Amino acid sequence: MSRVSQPWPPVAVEPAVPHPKAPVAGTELGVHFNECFGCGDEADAGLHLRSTVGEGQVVHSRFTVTAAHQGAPGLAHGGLLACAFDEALGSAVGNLMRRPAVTGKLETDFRRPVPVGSTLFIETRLDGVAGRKIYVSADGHLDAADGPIAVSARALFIVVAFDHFSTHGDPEALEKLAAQHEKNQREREERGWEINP
Ligand SMILES: CCCCCCCCCCCCCCCC(=O)SCCNC(=O)CCNC(=O)[C@H](O)C(C)(C)COP(=O)(O)OP(=O)(O)OC[C@H]1O[C@@H](n2cnc3c(N)ncnc32)[C@H](O)[C@@H]1OP(=O)(O)O
Repeated sequence: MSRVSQPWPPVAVEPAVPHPKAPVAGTELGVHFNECFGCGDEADAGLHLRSTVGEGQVVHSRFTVTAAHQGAPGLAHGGLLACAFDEALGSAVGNLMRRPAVTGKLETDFRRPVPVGSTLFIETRLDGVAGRKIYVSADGHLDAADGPIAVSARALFIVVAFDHFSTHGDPEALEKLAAQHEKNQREREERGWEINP
């Protein structure tokens, strides 16, 4: 029996066209928020996921499972693996489309156990756009980019206005985030990158 029972994307979509100023293939994507559980340097027990833009509409992410991520002894917790995919998929949407978006729906298929100490190589694709809805999917390969698929995921991200974050989020943390983005921007300028969003 197939694990994916519904067609994907589930609605008619237009091709997802990356923003003209989207980072080019080979670009290492920075941390989008230091306290982010998915990628932040200040989230000690976090996933510390790192991503690089690939060829086409693809982002390659990787994270190493530590003892802090266990469910059963020696094995990654499924919810944490779902978190890694939320981060990887969201990073692909945010960086390639350069539109603020939040996860509306996230589905995961767990195909193989993921042991502590292993690294998951996640390849995310943009699958299409329907109005504010952006469909993305990903496969997580165990211990190598071409390793066996341990987890697959599909998600719907919904484009929101920036005030989604100021209305519902933490204003102090948003200020820190703005400061970090300014710092990133300065560093990119110093490296001669084009930084206009
Ligand atoms: C800018 C530059 C960036 C630079 C680079 C940044 C990098 C950045 C990296 C970030 C990496 C972090 C990645 C983690 C991302 C999170 O984890 S985000 C946190 C988790 N998600 C949330 O908290 C979202 C909570 N939910 C909500 O706020 C609201 O429900 C939503 C999602 C905004 C939607 O509400 P709404 O705006 O009122 O819209 P609504 O009409 O309900 O839905 C819009 C459409 O989506 C459909 N829809 C909504 N939800 C669903 C669903 N669950 N299933 C199916 N359809 C749905 C609706 O049916 C509707 O369809 P249409 O009628 O248009 O056909």
